[in-house]
Amino acid sequence: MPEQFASNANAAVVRRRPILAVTCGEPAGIGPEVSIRAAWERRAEINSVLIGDAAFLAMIAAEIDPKIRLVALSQQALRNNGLPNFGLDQVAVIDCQLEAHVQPGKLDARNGRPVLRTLDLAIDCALQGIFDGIVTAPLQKSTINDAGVPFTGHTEYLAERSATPQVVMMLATDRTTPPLRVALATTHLALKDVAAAINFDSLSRSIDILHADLQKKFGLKQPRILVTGLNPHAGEGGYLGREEIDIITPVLDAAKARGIAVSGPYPADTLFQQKYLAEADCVLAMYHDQGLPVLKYASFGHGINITLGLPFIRTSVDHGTALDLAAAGLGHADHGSMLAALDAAAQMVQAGRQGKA
Ligand SMILES: NC(=O)C1=CN([C@@H]2O[C@H](COP(=O)(O)OP(=O)(O)OC[C@H]3O[C@@H](n4cnc5c(N)ncnc54)[C@H](O)[C@@H]3O)[C@@H](O)[C@H]2O)C=CC1
Ligand SMILES: NCC(=O)COP(=O)(O)O
Repeated sequence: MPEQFASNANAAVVRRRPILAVTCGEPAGIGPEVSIRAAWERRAEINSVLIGDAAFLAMIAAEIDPKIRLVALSQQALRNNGLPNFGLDQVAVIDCQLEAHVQPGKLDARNGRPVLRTLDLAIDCALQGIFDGIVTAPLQKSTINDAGVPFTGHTEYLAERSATPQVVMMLATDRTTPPLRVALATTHLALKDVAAAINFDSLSRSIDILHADLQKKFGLKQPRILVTGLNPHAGEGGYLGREEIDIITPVLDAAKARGIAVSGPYPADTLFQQKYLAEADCVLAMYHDQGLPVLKYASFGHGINITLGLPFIRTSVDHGTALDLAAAGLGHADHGSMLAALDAAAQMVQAGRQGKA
């Protein structure tokens, strides 16, 4: 094929690729490495824009593979003109400089605020439509707090920064048959505060958000949602807690009346069996450590985390900063979850485009 036709064909491919911001997370953890590896591996399908300290990322990229081409893009240029037509063989980087030198595996609170700035930039640009979605590498929640910013997680921060009153955290894997999806009625909350956070309105909104996003983002016409109880044995008829009787059952009855295919409350310890999951699209668990161990046991390193209810697409990995692996040097972390997070965000972008077409 003559050169000019080949490059025109490439330009068309580049324009169609989803543009995803990839925030590289805690610099002392495995976030930068898994972000670079995954963005590079998917460079033919996705316009990834890495957001992090450009010099630091360039150093890691060179160590991973000297063939990796990271191309700097200024924040101003991005905000003014969007993403230029980068070729098929490079990955864009936007520089958000760190404040302290990075020692892999060692946290430094001086880098807490710079990490948050990567998120701020990604959120602002996603809200402006410059990015089709955001994919986040793990950050160290405690470091942000040590930097003097109260912070419980990306999920809550994204909601607050985008003025979204309520969102739902959902982790998912397609490594099981059928795919396993576990959503949470509460997010990062101390266990002692969970029961008080579950009320008629908040649980009803969680179900509505889950139902709507399973339709919109996953193409499920009538998603089937199984809901756990809060207490052991779903409250044992009220003898082990009354939340199932006083709150969860009335919420489910009202949701059914709105046409949502929801059932429960089921005892969480026995719900995760194939005979129940085979008939469901998602489980809604009441709190973080009730639902996520099952998902992570089934797929750790390949699952994804999705924030439902936001005005933009956001996916993330199913793991944390793995400081132990970062301290051991490059090449120890599995970047499968980051690949899955990129792929899932790209699929949601395409689903959204088809929905609008
Ligand atoms: N989306 C996010 O930003 C998330 C952040 N975190 C944060 O990460 C920090 C550390 O959390 P931990 O509970 O220690 O969980 P962790 O996931 O960082 O580590 C748990 C274990 O899994 C291993 N591991 C983690 N990711 C791996 C990978 N990609 N490949 C191979 N092995 C891997 C680690 O070496 C460690 O043994 C905390 O500050 C937590 O808040 C945790 C989960 C999600
Ligand atoms: N265990 C999942 C988790 O902690 C996700 O946190 P984040 O994406 O809200 O930062």
